Amino acid sequence: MTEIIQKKLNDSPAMRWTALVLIASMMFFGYMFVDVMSPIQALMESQRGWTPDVFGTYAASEYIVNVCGFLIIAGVILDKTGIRFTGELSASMMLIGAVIKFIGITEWFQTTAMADWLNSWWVSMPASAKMACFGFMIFGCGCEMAGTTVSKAIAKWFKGKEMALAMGLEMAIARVGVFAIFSISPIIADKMGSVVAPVAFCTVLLLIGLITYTVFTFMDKKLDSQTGVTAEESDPEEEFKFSDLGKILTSEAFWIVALLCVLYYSAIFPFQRYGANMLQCNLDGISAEEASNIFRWFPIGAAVITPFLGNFLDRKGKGATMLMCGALLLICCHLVFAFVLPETKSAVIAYSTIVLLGISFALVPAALWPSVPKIVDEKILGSAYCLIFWVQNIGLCFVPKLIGNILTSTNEDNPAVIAAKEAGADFIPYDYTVPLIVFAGFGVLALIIAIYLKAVDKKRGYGLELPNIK
Ligand SMILES: NCCCC[C@H](NC(=O)[C@@H](N)CCCCN)C(=O)O
Repeated sequence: MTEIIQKKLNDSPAMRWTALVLIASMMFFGYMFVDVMSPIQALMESQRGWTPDVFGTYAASEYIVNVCGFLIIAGVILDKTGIRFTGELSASMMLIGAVIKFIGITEWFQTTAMADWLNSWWVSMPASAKMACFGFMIFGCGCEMAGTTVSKAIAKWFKGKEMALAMGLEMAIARVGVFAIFSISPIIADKMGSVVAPVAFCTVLLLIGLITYTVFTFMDKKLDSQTGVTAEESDPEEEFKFSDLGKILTSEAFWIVALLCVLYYSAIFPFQRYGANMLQCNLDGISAEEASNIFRWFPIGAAVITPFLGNFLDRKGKGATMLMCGALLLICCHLVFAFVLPETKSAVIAYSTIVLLGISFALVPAALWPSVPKIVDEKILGSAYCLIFWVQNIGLCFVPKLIGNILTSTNEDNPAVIAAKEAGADFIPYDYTVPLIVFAGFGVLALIIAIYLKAVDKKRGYGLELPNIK
């Protein structure tokens, strides 16, 4: 008798990598939108009156609804309804949020009665900023929900295969998106003579992201039909229950990973906002543009290295060790920025530390996200990812403000800063030592947790040090 073994869609490398490209495109466009305004802050100030303080509020608005609990709901939605519905919902929320933000900053909107009303209260925030914040809140909910959906989708399509490589590639593609938008946003704004054009451009890209994810949902439906997963056939035992949330929140491994995540990322994403300025303050006579050019190597370096580390993790394992090395590198880099760079003012040290920080930013994400399916059940994976993002978003929302306050208060008596402010200079030579020590402190705590995670893994046998490919 001949046995017919039906190949599933994700058994075909071409199919599963096509699925990855479709999923990753949505995140690529999402990450582009997140940073579309970052390189045109000066233009936003001159064209729409957004002061640095307004920018700070705008940046925090991305996370605020998530921190207030949206991500917990998102996890339940993801585990209850699956990756197809949640992905479509998140892509649509990103698009709707982007459209609101686009409308809010248009010339036309500033002339409306609604803008007059928005300008009549909390007057330090222009109407355009209030609308942009509202849009960015909706976008932020969609983007974070999409981030977790994508992780769950990759875990489903690449389980027992190149899972870490696929997750690494997805993150690498997203980082290239950040690099790309930092380069093209000012060009588009300059060519079109308006800050609205780059936002419009990225909004259209988000629509394309929604389309690519829709194509993926057809592939995923086909995969489910091959594996016999249909709504009618699903086993009630395997279904997500609300009590599962309690199981996650009382799991020690979950808290170790969540704390490691918030501490590590709090020393990365908030630092990214100050990095270029920190370099300009520590290297004599370089312009803001030159400093940005050095700093740009940080995400792009991480993008290049992450897939290689993902591949290493798939074949050789050593995930927990990678987390420890990444945290250790992070500490060294922030300490070099704090103590060595101001003394030497050496561009070579600046470049090499940026590259090392890029390696750290590749090591930790490449090992962290593929570890989650090893410590939690597949049916609660979506909630676990969302709860980790929730804890992480609390850090991402408040740490930039904390660092901003520390920077201001530790420079109150700095003569160079006082003189520059009195002279009305464009460039204020801040001393970044204390904020950098705080970032290094986050790294120290992350390192301690990573060491503890390795010990727990050894005791409980989660397999974090084992390869993914079976
Ligand atoms: N499938 C994505 C895995 C997470 C990647 C991770 N992103 C995050 O942690 C986001 N919650 C925060 C992104 C903030 C961007 N402004 C990453 O390493 O990018």
